[in-house]
Amino acid sequence: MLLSPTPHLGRLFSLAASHRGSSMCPPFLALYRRQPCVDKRSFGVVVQVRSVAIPAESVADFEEMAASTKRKYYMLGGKGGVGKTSCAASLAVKFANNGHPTLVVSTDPAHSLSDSFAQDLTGGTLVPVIGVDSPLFALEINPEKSREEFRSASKKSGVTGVKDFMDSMGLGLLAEQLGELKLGELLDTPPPGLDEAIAISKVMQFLESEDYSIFTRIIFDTAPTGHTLRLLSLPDFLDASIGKILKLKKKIASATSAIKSVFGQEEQGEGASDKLEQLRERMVKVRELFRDTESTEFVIVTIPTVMAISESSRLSSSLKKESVPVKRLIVNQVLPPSASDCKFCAMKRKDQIRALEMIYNDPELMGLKVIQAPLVDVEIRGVPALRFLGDILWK
Ligand SMILES: Nc1ncnc2c1ncn2[C@@H]1O[C@H](COP(=O)(O)OP(=O)(O)OP(=O)(O)O)[C@@H](O)[C@H]1O
Repeated sequence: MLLSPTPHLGRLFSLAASHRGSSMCPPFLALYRRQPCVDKRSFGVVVQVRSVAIPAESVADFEEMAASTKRKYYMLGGKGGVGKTSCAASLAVKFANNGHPTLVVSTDPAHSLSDSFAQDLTGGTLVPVIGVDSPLFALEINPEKSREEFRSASKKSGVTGVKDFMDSMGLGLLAEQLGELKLGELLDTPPPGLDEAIAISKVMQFLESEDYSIFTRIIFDTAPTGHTLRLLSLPDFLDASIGKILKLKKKIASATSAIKSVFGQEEQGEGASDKLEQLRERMVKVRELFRDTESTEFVIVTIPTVMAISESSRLSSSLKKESVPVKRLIVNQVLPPSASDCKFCAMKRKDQIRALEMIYNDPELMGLKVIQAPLVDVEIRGVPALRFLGDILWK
């Protein structure tokens, strides 16, 4: 069942109607009709770019993105405030309206899924989104709350408290594995990267748990660049760290067994090491998932400013180094075409053209499929507005 247009969307439509025919900074709806989805081929219609465009490798259109029933993961990331959540939510709505049970997950500590859908999706559990054709659920991973709970749980009852808490977050197996190692003291202080570890444990759940098996599309609304890069490199880091711990454990084990043999005590089994090996294998699985071109795609979202595009270039380069598949670059909030700009808009447009030119001259970005989304005159909120944005972005 689809929601009827909200009063908010009604305002968008009436604004569009009232501005039609005006030559000054026309509102977005009219412009969408005149200049719908803008990709590299039609890019020159909006802004004149001097450089020669290098053709992007063939990138799946939405029909292909929706074609397979095999599960697919999409991660949307970029600089803070560029529109990651709006783009991620619009993709989730589009998949759900095309028959895919979809899950949209926010790993950004400053969640805005609830704001974007204009529904309360808080609580850190799966919450259904109302107003779409197929099941669409949202999950806001709440690292701040988790960290607090982590601290108080560990203070209250040591390892057991931590274990209970981790169980409740679906991190039971991890807790068990760590518990075996008697790392309770370490767990008292939330380690750096806990937010990312929580997000990764969720990815493991998606891979392994029956509860999530219905979802054929999983969209990640990721945190700003630095956080996301840590998230993507964490499985590698953990893999390496676990390797080191295992080596250290073996050394300690041989030292302890020497002491124990002196005092005539029995030698302990290798249970903990086995579990660590298991954890390592699971990390490898997550790492492989992030790099699997068949099932995963990272979409960079940016805006036409020099700062945002420079950051996107660095992000693209880091993703390539991590071998994470990236094919598309969404340039959001591009000034729509106008017959006659006001002074402010003319300046802004010039600035945006300069920034947009950078994309086609940037070795890290020039091979990506560029999708432009216009700057609209009101906030994009609620399912109908997201559906509207989705129809522009995902074609
Ligand atoms: N094309 C657009 N035109 C107008 N407003 C937009 C557009 N895209 C996004 N916005 C607005 O910009 C604001 C920020 O968008 P959004 O929350 O999607 O960005 P974000 O990158 O996820 O931000 P954060 O990094 O803070 O999570 C929101 O108010 C959203 O409605």
